[in-house]
Amino acid sequence: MEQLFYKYQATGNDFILIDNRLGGFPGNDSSHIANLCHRRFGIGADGLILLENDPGADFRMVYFNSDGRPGSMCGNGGRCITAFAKFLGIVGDTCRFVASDGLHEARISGESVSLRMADVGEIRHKKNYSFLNTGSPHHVQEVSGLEAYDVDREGKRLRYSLYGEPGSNINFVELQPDGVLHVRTYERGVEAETYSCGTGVTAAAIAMEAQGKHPEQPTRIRTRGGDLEVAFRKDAGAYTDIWLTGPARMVFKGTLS
Ligand SMILES: N[C@@H](CCC[C@H](N)C(=O)O)C(=O)O
Repeated sequence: MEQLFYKYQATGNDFILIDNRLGGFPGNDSSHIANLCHRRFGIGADGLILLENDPGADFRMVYFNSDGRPGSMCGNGGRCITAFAKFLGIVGDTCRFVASDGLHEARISGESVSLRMADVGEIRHKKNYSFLNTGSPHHVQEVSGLEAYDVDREGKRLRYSLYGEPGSNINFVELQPDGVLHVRTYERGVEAETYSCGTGVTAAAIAMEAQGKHPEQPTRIRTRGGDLEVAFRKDAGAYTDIWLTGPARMVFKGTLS
């Protein structure tokens, strides 16, 4: 049977989406997934996402990084699958779905999708970086001259030297004079810089607020692939009601051979 696929992007973080409600997609075949995500031999994407049934929500999101292995939460992918679920007619302008880090709510307004992220409790602040989990693990480090910074080289070095095999995503941030937070991310599982990372910009906004460096709400973010916003509440040191907002759209569709 022919398998349809859809290509989506959210601020340049791009994904292959597959409606797997009837099952049949080989999610345990990591080399097949890696081949589909390959930018020369496949469709090309930062990750692959399966939309599946879930008894307690509108649907379930199953996320794989471009290396073919199961990933943790993907914020931009969560916004893409929300738009995909609407395209498939499963939901209207609001939905609830289950991902690897639990239940998420999302809202659609035109091409803009807002996704409620998991609450954040513990943040580890070190001398020149912070580490926190926004559904995926994130290292957040301020640098100057971010535009010209070698994100691939430094990201790869820190990912392995500080975090070993489980690894972490590595975000470099620089506050701009106009109050916008510029963020560039080296993504674990892609093992390269991506154009944008949703859980990463969420981590960056929270880590900067926690250090009193950027209390502006909502936080306006610039990534290589476009602009995002992160809004949250702070209750007794914990971050709740965290919303990530930005564009997400279908780019093309096709059939797997
Ligand atoms: N691009 C994603 C992050 C995906 C998860 C990550 N690569 C991992 O498994 O660590 C996002 O938008 O959050």
